[in-house]
Amino acid sequence: SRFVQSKNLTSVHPMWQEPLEVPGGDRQSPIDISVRKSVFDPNLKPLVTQYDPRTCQQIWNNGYSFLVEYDDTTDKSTLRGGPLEDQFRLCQFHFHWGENNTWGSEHTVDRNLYPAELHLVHWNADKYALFEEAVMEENGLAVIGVFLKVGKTHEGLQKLVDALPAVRHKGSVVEFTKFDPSCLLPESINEYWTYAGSLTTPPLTEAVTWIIMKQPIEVSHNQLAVFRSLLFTSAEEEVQKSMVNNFRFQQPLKGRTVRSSFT
Ligand SMILES: CCCSc1c(F)c(F)c(S(=O)(=O)NC)c(F)c1F
Ligand SMILES: [Zn+2]
Repeated sequence: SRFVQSKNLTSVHPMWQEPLEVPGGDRQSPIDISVRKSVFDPNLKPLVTQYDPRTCQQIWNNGYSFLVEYDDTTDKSTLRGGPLEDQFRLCQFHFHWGENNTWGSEHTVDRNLYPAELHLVHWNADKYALFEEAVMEENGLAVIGVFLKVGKTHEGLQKLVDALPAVRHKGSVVEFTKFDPSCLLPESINEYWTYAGSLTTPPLTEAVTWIIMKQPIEVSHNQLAVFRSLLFTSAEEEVQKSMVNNFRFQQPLKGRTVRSSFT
């Protein structure tokens, strides 16, 4: 797929020639979260994450982002509570980021952009046997989104940053173990927005219950610079393209309500 690297946000193109409208696309992601239009829901429960660092397996550059992949064949790393009726298993986490610190996140809050956004992808293991099944179902996935802002070095992230040069090219994989992703969550995980949405990369299926953390985490400028040293292209391709602006354009809300767990 063709990438178009451009110099300003208005013409920044997503990294694939995405369909303008997804068939039946009335719950597409990402969106802008309007704080004043979100509705406080007192029935939202506390989020419960139980992540076992021993389930962390590898990092893979899939040509869109780098995925830190977990063993999801048992219920060792799970998410439940919040807006969720079922128990979900962590299968991977990845990030979306920009070519500079001005933009890069997929969701925005009152149109405010962050330089990057973390996605922890979980699938509904109470209802489905495999991720591949769940990704096609409307209650199949739960993704925790965490905004990144530039500030002090994130000590927990540094172990991941140090491994990234080993997966510089599309298609590369490196072993990566004993990483506890809860170090990437903000202190207050019970202040979040939640809405019904979709994947933001193909197959763009409307399978995601989004849980977006209100509090960002801080990472250093240098840590983000290492994200930008990755490549969209494989080692064989003659023209190397830096992996930046791997976010999707914002999508119409189409009457959806964004709920908040806090007032
Ligand atoms: C068949 C997908 C492979 S796993 C995956 C992914 F790689 C990804 F990038 C996103 S995203 O849409 O970009 N962010 C939530 C997902 F939702 C995913 F489930
Ligand atoms: Zn994502």
